[in-house]
Amino acid sequence: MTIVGTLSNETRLGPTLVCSCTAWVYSDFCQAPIGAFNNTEVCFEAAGFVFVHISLYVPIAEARIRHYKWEVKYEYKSPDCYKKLVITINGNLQDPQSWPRKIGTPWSDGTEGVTQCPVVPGDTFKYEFKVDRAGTYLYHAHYGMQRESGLYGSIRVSVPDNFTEPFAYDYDRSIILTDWYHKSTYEQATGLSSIPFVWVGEPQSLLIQGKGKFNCSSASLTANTCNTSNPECSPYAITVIPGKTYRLRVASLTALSALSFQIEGHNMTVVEADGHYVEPFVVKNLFIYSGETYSVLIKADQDPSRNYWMTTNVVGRLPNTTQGLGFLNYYPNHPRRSPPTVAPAGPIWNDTAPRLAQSLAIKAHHDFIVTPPTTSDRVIVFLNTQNEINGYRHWSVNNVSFTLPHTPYLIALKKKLHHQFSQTPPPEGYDFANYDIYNVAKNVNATTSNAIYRLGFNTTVDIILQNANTMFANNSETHPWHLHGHDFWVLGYGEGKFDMNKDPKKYNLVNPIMKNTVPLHPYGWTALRFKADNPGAWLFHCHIEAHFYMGRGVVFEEGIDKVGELPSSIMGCGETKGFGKP
Ligand SMILES: O=C1O[C@H]([C@@H](O)CO)C(O)=C1O
Repeated sequence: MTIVGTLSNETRLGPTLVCSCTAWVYSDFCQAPIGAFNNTEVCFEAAGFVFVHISLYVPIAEARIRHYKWEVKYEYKSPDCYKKLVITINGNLQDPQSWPRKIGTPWSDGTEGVTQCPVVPGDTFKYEFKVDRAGTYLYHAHYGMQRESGLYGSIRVSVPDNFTEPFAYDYDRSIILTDWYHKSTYEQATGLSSIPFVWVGEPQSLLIQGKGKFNCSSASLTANTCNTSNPECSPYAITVIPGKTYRLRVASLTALSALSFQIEGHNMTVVEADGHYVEPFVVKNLFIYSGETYSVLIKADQDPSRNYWMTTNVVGRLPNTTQGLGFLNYYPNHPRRSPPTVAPAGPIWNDTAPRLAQSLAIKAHHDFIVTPPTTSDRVIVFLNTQNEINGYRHWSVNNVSFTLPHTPYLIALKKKLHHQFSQTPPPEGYDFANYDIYNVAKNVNATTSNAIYRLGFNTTVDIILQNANTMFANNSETHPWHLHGHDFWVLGYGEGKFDMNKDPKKYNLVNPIMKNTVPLHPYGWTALRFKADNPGAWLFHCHIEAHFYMGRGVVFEEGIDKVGELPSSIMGCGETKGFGKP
C-alpha cells in the first residue's frame, strides 16, 4: 500500500480535509498539494471518503505479501446526494482495488454457493491468493444482489520493476463507473422473486468514482434525505497538468446499465482491457459493460484555461437516468469549477452498431499475443432467454434457470457430496433448427436446475453465447458475461443466429484479446475459447445483478481432484454445517 508523505498545512472543513494551499493536484483516490505532487502522493479524506491507493506488485524474485484488513458494515451515505444505507469497507464506499486469477486457491474466489458459504454478520473471513498478472481488476460482494449496495472496488496490479509496458504515460489514475439505486437490494430482490414481478427499473443516478447528482427536487424529499449541497455528492474531478499524458483506468460495476463514457474534447486511446494489452485504437466514446476494465490514454492538450466534462450515459436500454457528470480539471483551474459548456450528450442509446464495432476493434497488442489453440475439445452453446417458471420471471441459458445449492459446489465436489446438486448434465445447446431468436418464444417456460458443466482438465472449451428476443416483442437486451478463474480468448462477435458451419471460419485465431468479461449484443452472438486449466468450481454469469439473481448463470468444474485441502473457513452452511469445527 503506498501512502507516502504526510499532509502539511491541513485544515479540517466539515467532513473534508483540505490543505491550505491554493493549487491542487488530485490523483485517483488522493489529492496532494502541487508542490508535493512529484513522486509524493498523499492520501486523505475527500468528501467523507478515505480513499486509499492500493498498489499490488507482481512478485519477481522476492515474494511480497500485502495484508489488508477490512471492516465491512452498513452505513448511511449520500453518494448522489440522496441518503441511503450502503455497505462500506473501513468506513468507505467504493474502496480502491478483482482478485486476479485465484490459481491454487479456488476457495478465495468469493462466490457464495460456489466456492464458499456466506460470510455471516459478526464473522471474519480471510481471502488469500497470489497476484499473477499486472493490470486493472475488480472485486465486489458476491452474495445475492449485495454488490450494488456499494461493496466493490478495483485493484491495480503493477508491472514488475524491470518490465516496460507497450505505451507511455506520465500519470496513472483510476475511476469506477456505476449506476445507483435508492431502493435497498433486499427490496429489489423481493420484487424480482414475487408474483406479480416487480422489475428494478432504471437506476436513479449514474456515479463516477462514487459521486453523482440526484435531482432532489424531483421528489418530495426533505433536506435531511436529499441535499444537493452535500459535499459527498460534489462531482468527481481528475486534475491534469496541461501537456501531460494520463493513463486512466476505467472500470464498470453497474448493477444494470451498459455505459458510454466520454471526456469532452478529448480522444481516448484504448491500451488495456481486463488486464491484457490492446493494440491501441482511438475512441470518442468508450462503451463499457459491467465487470469490464479498460485503460485509456488521454493527453491534456486542450485549452488549459477551463475544465472539461467527463460524462457517462446509459446505452442499450431506453435511458431514464440523467447522465453521470465529473470534471477533467486542468491545473490550475479550481477542481470544482464547472466547464463553461453544456455537457455533451452521449451516443444514441439504441444504436448497437458502434458498440459492436468497438467490441470487434479490441485485439491483443502485437507484442503480447497469446495464440489460442486452433481447435477446441468441446463446444457449448448458451441460448440466452427470458422465461417464466410457475408464474415467476427468470433468465435462463438453454431454457435452464440456474439456482444455487445449499452446499457450495467446491465443497460438495471435493467431499463427494454429489446428492447436494443435480447430477443430470445441463444442456449443451438448444434447438438450433427451430428456435426463432427474433421473436418471443412460442413457449416461454423453462426449468430450474443447479446442475453444472464438468470440463476435462486442461481441455479447450468453446462457448457460444447466443442472444434472443426477450418475452416482449422487438426487444433483445445486452448482457455482459463474466467468467471466474480464467481469462478467455474472444474469438468473434456476430449478428443474428450463430451458424455452426460458417461462423467458426471467421474466428480471429491470430490476435484475439483475452478478457474475463464480454458483452453479448442484442440479437447477436459472442464466441469465446478457454483452457480448463484452473482446478476448482467457477461461475460464469451475466454480470447484471438482477439477471444473475434471476438465474442467468452456469458453473464449470475442472480438475477437482487437483484442488488442495479446503480451508474450514469456507464451510458452515448446507451439509457442511459443523465441518471444520474442532
Ligand atoms: O429482467 C428484466 O425485466 C425487465 C423487463 O423485461 C420486464 O419488465 C427488463 O428490462 C429486464 O432486464
